[in-house]
Amino acid sequence: MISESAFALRGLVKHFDQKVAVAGVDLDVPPGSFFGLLGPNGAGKTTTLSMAVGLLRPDSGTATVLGHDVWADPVLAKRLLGVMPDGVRLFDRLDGAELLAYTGLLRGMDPAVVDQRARELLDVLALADAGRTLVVDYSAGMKKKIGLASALLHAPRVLVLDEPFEAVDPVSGSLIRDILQRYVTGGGTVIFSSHVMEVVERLCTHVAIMADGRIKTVGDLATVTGGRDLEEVFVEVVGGRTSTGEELSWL
Ligand SMILES: Nc1ncnc2c1ncn2[C@@H]1O[C@H](COP(=O)(O)OP(=O)(O)OP(=O)(O)O)[C@@H](O)[C@H]1O
Repeated sequence: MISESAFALRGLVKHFDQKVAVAGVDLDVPPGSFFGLLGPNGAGKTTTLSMAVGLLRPDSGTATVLGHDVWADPVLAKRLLGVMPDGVRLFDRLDGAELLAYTGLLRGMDPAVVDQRARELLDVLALADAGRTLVVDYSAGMKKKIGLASALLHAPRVLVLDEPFEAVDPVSGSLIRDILQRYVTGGGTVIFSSHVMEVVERLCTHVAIMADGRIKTVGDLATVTGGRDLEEVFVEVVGGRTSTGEELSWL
């Protein structure tokens, strides 16, 4: 039997007024894959991921998580999903431990389990030292990490992370990489957007490159790169630079 996709996106379209943000995305994310979604600024990555996880209603198209439609069967689909959206909107008048406790209880988890997992996550992500500091007062990188902790708390089968490595220091970045790698080794699936080619090249089994609201190329990493640098492939696929270096002479 062919196992079903961790994520299956079919014909996703989203307009904002006249602007076509996502122009028809079909994507299959294999279970157990570490999937990188790349694309230049404004390509439609965040919009696609938001529709995929049920945060933004598509104009048309469907999204399923392990066979469950995100819009028709949201409770089950969301139980399988851990999501760290871009610019995470957290309940930020709580400290880290309170936020995780609140998140766990909202998800209907056993308080003892929440307590134990929250302590472990705060320790592993080096947030325990923040103590009673409110999340609103966290640095950008700390907010990323508490967002990741919230996404992991209920041990989801599929993790969706919007730019998880943005704003985190190298030590935290390497920590997050280790956690995600362990999660995938244990059978989880990760899909994340990123601009950091080196991280994608190091971690991902599969990549997709988006531009202008469409998937331009997709496949396992070796097939997409064909032995070249991912950055080279990326520049070629999205059309590359257009400036000549002669501009801004006044500067
Ligand atoms: N809420 C919104 N209202 C209006 N336009 C939007 C909205 N959200 C996104 N867009 C537009 O949709 C397009 C795709 O945006 P999106 O955030 O999905 O891109 P992205 O690939 O995630 O970019 P980045 O790498 O810069 O984060 C952009 O042109 C953006 O201006």
